[in-house]
Amino acid sequence: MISVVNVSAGYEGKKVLNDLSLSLSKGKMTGIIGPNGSGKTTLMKVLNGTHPLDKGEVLIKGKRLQNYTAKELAKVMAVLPQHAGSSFDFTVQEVVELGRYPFYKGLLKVASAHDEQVVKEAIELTGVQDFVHKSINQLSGGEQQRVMLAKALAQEPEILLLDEPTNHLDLSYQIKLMDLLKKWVYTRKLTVVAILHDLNIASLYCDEVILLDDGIVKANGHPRAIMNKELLQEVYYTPLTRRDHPEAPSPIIAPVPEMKTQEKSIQKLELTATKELMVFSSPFPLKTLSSALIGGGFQWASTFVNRHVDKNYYIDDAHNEYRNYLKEKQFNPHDTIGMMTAARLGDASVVSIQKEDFALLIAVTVGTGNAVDAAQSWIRKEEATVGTINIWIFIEGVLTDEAFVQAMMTATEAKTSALSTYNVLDPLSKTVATGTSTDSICIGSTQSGTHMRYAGTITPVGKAIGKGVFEAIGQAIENYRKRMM
Ligand SMILES: Nc1ncnc2c1ncn2[C@@H]1O[C@H](COP(=O)(O)OP(=O)(O)OP(=O)(O)O)[C@@H](O)[C@H]1O
Repeated sequence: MISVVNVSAGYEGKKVLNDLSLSLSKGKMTGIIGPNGSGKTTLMKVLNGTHPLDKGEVLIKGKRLQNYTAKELAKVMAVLPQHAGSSFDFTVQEVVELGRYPFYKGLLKVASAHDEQVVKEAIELTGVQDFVHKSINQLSGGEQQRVMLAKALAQEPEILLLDEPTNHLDLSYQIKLMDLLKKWVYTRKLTVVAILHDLNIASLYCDEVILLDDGIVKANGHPRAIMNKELLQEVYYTPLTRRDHPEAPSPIIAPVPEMKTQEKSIQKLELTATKELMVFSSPFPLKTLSSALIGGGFQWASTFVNRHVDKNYYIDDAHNEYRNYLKEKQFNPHDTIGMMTAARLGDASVVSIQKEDFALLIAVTVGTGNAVDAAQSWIRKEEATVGTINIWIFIEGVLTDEAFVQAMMTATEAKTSALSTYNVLDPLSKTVATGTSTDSICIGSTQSGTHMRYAGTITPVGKAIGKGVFEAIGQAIENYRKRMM
């Protein structure tokens, strides 16, 4: 659709684009990203023919850009500039109608019924119908942006060039705009080229991303390839981290702020316990990976709640019930990891391990009435009940994501070994239990101090977790058995 062939362009005495070649496909959304001054706007101007080339050529649908008349080009290409607004006092309706002007026929240039319909649609799609009679200069930056988009859409272009289209828009309109463009890309085979500063918008919406750096194409391709931490850090000179979006198969790039290297000791964790609640409170958030009902997955949290419930506790929406419970107890559910258990909290066991370069605090509550051998659980029909082993492991150290997962595995293996040693049986299969059907584990790390790349059973932290979990579970089982005697 668009070919840029060996283009060099710049300003008096300054070369900006340097022998740049690109090919932009029809029916795709392409994002142009890059740091300030990398040449994005200059490239955009080159693509819409408003900036002269020093060398090379731009082809639109196979025809050289300079061979298009202004009217011909307006029928193919619409441009949404960075700065909306107008030096004339046009109404919104008039501005949108201007987008249709190249299509007006006859000497008097009158709008056809189709032209009017297209203008109406563009106004509705961009949600500017409430101020059609207002002057464009009386609107906010975001409203002006939407009017200019309506004008561009009214052109019914095959190619839409956008310079930072989400710049003035609030979150809701950013998403509406990008969703609308994406829909047009798919349904009308519109070709969209957009300069985007927001890497995450580019990642979520673009089929292809072009990364410009100092007037050259540093990289181009699918966002999953371009949203690469090392590549972006090299261009933006900023520490970044990459995660996958939790709902979409797109990477999310987050800047990593300069953090105070404050000593964070797990000795600062405070334990308060009643019959109903066992709570660890931390003066700073810990990075956690857990299977807990509240705050499961990766999350930062500073409150860790193990809640005792009756063994007959059964609620359809336990997650919601628990969130409300936390709020009632003045805990912030967004800052809390919450588990529940029917086991007596009084039987809990806490093990503290201090090594030369790291420390652990492990707390467990054990209820084995609902013990299950994982290899035999298929013979069961009934719903899960709440006899549960809850394991809390707090680590003073810096864990990688894989170390978090390995710490979970190590803790699970140590739990299984403890159940075997203490001969806890699955009451149905009569084989040795490997856990219960509702067990939870939370690994919480201070993310300060010693770096721990791995936490498998043979690493220093893995050895400490294995030993600590085994001992803590054993102790909790003994506490329970002693009480029952
Ligand atoms: N009219 C101009 N005259 C002289 N130099 C210019 C002009 N416009 C831009 N430049 C220079 O050209 C270089 C590229 O500018 P351009 O606007 O294309 O970058 P950009 O990637 O769009 O930047 P930003 O992210 O800040 O919008 C910059 O160094 C800029 O100072």
